[in-house]
Amino acid sequence: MSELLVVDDLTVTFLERGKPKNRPLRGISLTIGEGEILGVVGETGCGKTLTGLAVLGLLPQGAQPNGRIVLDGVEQDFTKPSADTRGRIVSLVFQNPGTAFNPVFTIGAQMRDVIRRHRGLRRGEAREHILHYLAEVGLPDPDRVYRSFPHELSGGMLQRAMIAMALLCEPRLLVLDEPTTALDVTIAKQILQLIRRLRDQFGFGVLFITHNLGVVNELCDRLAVLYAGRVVESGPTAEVLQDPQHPYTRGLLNALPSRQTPGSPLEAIPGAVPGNLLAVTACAFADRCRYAIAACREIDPLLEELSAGHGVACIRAGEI
Ligand SMILES: Nc1ncnc2c1ncn2[C@@H]1O[C@H](COP(=O)(O)OP(=O)(O)OP(=O)(O)O)[C@@H](O)[C@H]1O
Repeated sequence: MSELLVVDDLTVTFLERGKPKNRPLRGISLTIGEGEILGVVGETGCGKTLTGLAVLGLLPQGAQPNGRIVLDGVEQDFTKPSADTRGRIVSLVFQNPGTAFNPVFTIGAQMRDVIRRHRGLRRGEAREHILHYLAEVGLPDPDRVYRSFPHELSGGMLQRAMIAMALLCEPRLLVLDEPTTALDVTIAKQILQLIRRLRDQFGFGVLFITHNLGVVNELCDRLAVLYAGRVVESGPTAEVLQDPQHPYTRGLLNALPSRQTPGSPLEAIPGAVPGNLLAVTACAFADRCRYAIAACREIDPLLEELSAGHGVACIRAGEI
């Protein structure tokens, strides 16, 4: 499988008056192959969204990236993020479809804007193209959706329209940031099935951002577990979930309600993520880790392959 996306040792530092204030990404490395769905999972603030934004060249002001991002063989220039790359190679779907669309324009007008900007199609051609994709995402009456304002559609329909908008320029990679979090369970399941069907049909790769391991299990070919701005474990989904090697991955899995004994208190990972990651020089998980030894407070472990395609950033991996 050839690599569609390579993120290599990506750091993001926020500056204040020219001085580093925080470093929420501390050397993220991951890859996505053609047609592959990679789940990026971790608790709030671990850097999932920033990773997605960096891939899209959409980091917020004050963010200073370092490292390499290679999209479809092309090294991205952090100093000149290309709007053409977004949309043509990579496209984004947000968490909350209700706020992602502009409430004062019809769905059709907003989608036309995207397609005309990137493809230069005329109005009639653009309309045909849009109706085609609205049908592809399973919307029963594409013509009505095209003429609707966002408030006239349900959350599930809006998320389908959002996915159709992301597909308009036929991207090679989709970045989906918690696309089912705002939806009820049944609709969320339908959206996951839709993503898988479209991936099978069009062959794009997917960077799927979520905090939900159940969703990862259902959808993703591989997963990358983030903790404090670094990938601490990555590999094939079934392998990592059945035989997690990083203590943090084990903690996340043990905290799942489905793994708890009914009536007993929920198991949680003790402690909290370090607030400012600039000062981290050892394992960022050591203070919360039941397996930590003295060396864990001195060494900042990098992701190393434990078996083919299964990487772990823990000096005790393989022995615990
Ligand atoms: N504009 C910003 N300015 C300063 N720091 C920021 C900014 N955006 C993000 N951060 C920092 O980066 C960290 C990671 O943010 P990110 O949004 O990637 O987390 P996340 O894993 O996606 O969390 P969530 O699941 O809550 O969306 C945050 O905890 C915050 O400290």
